[in-house]
This record gives sequence, C-alpha cells and structure tokens, in this order.
Amino acid sequence: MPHLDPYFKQVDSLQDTFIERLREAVAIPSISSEDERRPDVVKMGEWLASQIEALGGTVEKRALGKQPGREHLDLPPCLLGRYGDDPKKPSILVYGHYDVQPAQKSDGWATDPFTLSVDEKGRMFGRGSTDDKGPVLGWLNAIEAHQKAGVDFPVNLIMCFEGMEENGSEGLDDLIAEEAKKHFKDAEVVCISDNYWLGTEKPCLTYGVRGCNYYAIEVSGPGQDLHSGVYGGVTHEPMTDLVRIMNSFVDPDGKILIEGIDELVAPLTDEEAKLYPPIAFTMQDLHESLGSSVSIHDTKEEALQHKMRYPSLSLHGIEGAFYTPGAKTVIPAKVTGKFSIRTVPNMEIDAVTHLVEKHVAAEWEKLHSKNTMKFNIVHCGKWWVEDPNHPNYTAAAKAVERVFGVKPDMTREGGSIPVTLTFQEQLGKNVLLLPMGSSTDAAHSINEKLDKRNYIEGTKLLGAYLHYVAGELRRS
Ligand SMILES: C[C@H](N)C(=O)N[C@@H](Cc1c[nH]cn1)C(=O)O
Ligand SMILES: [Zn+2]
Ligand SMILES: [Zn+2]
Repeated sequence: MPHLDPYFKQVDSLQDTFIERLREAVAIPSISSEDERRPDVVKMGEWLASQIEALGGTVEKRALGKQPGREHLDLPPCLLGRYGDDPKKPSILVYGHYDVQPAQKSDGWATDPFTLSVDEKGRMFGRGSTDDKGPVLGWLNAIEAHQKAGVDFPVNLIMCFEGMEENGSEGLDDLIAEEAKKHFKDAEVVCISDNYWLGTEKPCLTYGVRGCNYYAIEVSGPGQDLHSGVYGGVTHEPMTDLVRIMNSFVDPDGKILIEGIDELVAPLTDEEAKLYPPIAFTMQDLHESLGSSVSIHDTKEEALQHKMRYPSLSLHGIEGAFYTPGAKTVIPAKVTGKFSIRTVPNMEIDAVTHLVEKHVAAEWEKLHSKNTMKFNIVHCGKWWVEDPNHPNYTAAAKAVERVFGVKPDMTREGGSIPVTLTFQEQLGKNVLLLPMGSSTDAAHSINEKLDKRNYIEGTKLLGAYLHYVAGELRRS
C-alpha cells in the first residue's frame, strides 16, 4: 500500500493556496462559445501554462488554426504539458478543459459568476469551479503537494488541456491523431476528471459518456422585424414556423418523436438491467440536484437508465426571438432554434443526422410556408463506453477507498466528453473518468459551485490514483 499520509497532510495544509489558485482561474471568463471572449480563453490557457511551468513542468501551447465555419476566430491553443521524464516510471495521460460555459449575473446568479465566492458551508461558487477548472487544478495541486511533502511523484504526467470542450472540441481530434506517436506515445492509460458523482456523498468511476449531436434550424422571411399590428395575419411568421417544428421533436415525457431513432438504440439486456439497482442513488438525490421534484420517472432505475443509456433530446433556445421583460409587439424576421440529441450505443452520428434532417424536411413540408428554412449541424461528438475491468479502474477504486473509505459506484455519464473516444481509438489505451464534483454542483447552470471538501479530497484522490495506477501497471 503506497505511503500517502505525508501527501494527504500536505494537501490539507495547502488548502488556502489551492483555493486561491481556483479563485485566479475562475476570474478569467474563458467562455469558448462567445466570440468576444476568445481573448480570455487564450489568457486562461496562458495562465494555466504558466502555472504548470512554475511547478517545473514543460508546456507547448499548440495552435489549432482557425475555427471551422467562423474563420475570423483563431481556436484557443491546446496545452501539451509534461511533468517528469523518468523512464523507470509509467506515463499517465490526463486531459481536462480550461474553457467554460457562458455566464452572466443577470441569468440569475446570486454572486458574480467570475468571482469565486465561498460560503459558510464551504460551497465555492463560480463559473468553471466544477466544470472543469477545479478538477484541472487538482492535477497541479497534486504535483505541488508532492513537492512540498517531499514525496516522490510516482508517474510521468502527460497533460492535454484544451480550450474548446464546451464548444465541440474543435481541432482536437486532428491534434490527437498527429500526436498519438509523439507527445502521447508513452501514455499507458488515460484519466479524465470532468464529470460528477451521482449524489453528494459517494464517489464514482465512470466508464461511458453519451454523445451529443447539436443542430440549429434557421427560419427567415420578412426583410426586417415587423410591427405585429400592421403585419400580423398578412405574413408568414418565422417564429410560428420554427415553434411548430421544434414542437414535433419530443413529447413532454421526453420520448423522442423522430421516426427511426428508437431503432438505433442498443436494447437493454437482463444482465445490464442488474447493474442499476445496486447503485447508491435515490430519487431524493435526483430531486436535490434538480432543485425540485419535476423528474419524469418514478424509480431510480428508470431515472439512471434514462441518464446513462437512453438518448434524450433537449430544446436549448431560440436566437433572434424577443425574450426580455416587457411586451414588445414584434414579429421577428429571422429566428434560429437550437437543439441537441444525447446519443448512446449504437447510434451513429450520421445515421442520427439523416433521420433528423428527414424529419425536419417532412415537418417543414406540412407548414406550406413561404419562409426559408435552413438546417445546420453545429457540432457532433460520439458516445463512448470503456472496459471497467482494467487495472486503470482497479487503481482508481483503490484510491477512492483509501481517500473516502467506500467502494465507488460504477456509472456512465449523461453528459458528453468527445475526446474520450478519440483517446481510446487513437492511442488504443484504457480511458477512465474520475470525477471530483458532486451532483449538486450545477455545472452549465446558474450558481455553479464546487464544494471545498470535493476539491481538497478530490486533489488527494487524483494524487492517490497516480500512486495506485503506477502500482497496478507495474504488476500487470
Ligand atoms: C461532461 C462535461 N463536463 C461537459 O459538460 N461536456 C459538455 C460538452 C459538450 C458541449 N456541447 C456538446 N458537448 C456537455 O456534455 O454538454
Ligand atoms: Zn461542461
Ligand atoms: Zn467539462
């Protein structure tokens, strides 16, 4: 059993330093989906690179070229980092992302989203705290605590930190293919900390993610926005057309109404059905993380299956629509509806897109509208499932038991991390998701937070995992 107590003690005594590190990171609004924030994404990459260098690591800030479809924008650099170069130690690849989802105080945040705010319960609020700045900094904290505790770092750490994950991981697949036999060549396994526990108490190891096919439908007609009193009833309205189409995708119980989608989904086997009852998760956990009891299903097994192994379709928003308070009597001239499908085995990206496009065309036909409709693919990433009976997972389970005193749940993530599959395919190595945050962290939502306990114990966990995985890999 690795001698980890001095490392754990050091993590505890460095808590304040680690929280300050997170505070600095959260203060940089690195929103990858907003053009005007692109300089902040770049700044965040530079800040992260300087942190790695200050700890004695090396980093190459790899330019990824222009953003496809938005050629006026440079993609933010991908950081190819390394800490340690000892041929006697195994090399472990860790991935994370330094970009974040959009956030504005006016969305309903209780505090400024880009000022880390720690309350009396130890909840650290701020955009990116749990997704994914806290977990990324966990790897750096682990390095620092080893150094200060005088504990030998057990592995060579190969790092890949990108700045476009929340915006389709543009440019990353090509880079990984290019670097598979270079920067990533020594990696024996891959570990990613970028998802969440199912509840608030029990850690989990995650061996799958859903994919995400993201689409937009643009409907336009009038030459400009119109007065609804003057033109209502005499023109086809883009918003009416769009809402009709958006309404045809999914019913209120979440059933996808696009013909042929269900047939693409791998059936639930008796053996798989047995995986869900032992998972430590309750409907109360779900309601706590939802912030209300508006769940569709009544049992935890159904809820887990619909999060982990069935697809879902979500309507995200309508660009160009009137949405501010007040009563503006306008007919919007052009509106763009955005929606996505979370995909699961065996749904292929192109097969799903084909069915969606066919459905949209058929619904459009029914409207007999003189407006113009364009269907666009925004970005697509495939689902991933890994073999959890691998030393990588054995090591992580031992680390969880050591830090938290419980055996982890084995889960599949409902969210998407497209790079998981790319690493699996391009490097041919086992990939593990080892989350730090909990179900109540509100990633992508208002008041995103990371609990101090999850950050500090999570830092211990990432360090402990590196010791255990080094041991497991030596054994196998
Ligand atoms: C699970 C991960 N932390 C995450 O939030 N992933 C995003 C990635 C994404 C964005 N657009 C499409 N995929 C997610 O699941 O929404
Ligand atoms: Zn995210
Ligand atoms: Zn993330």
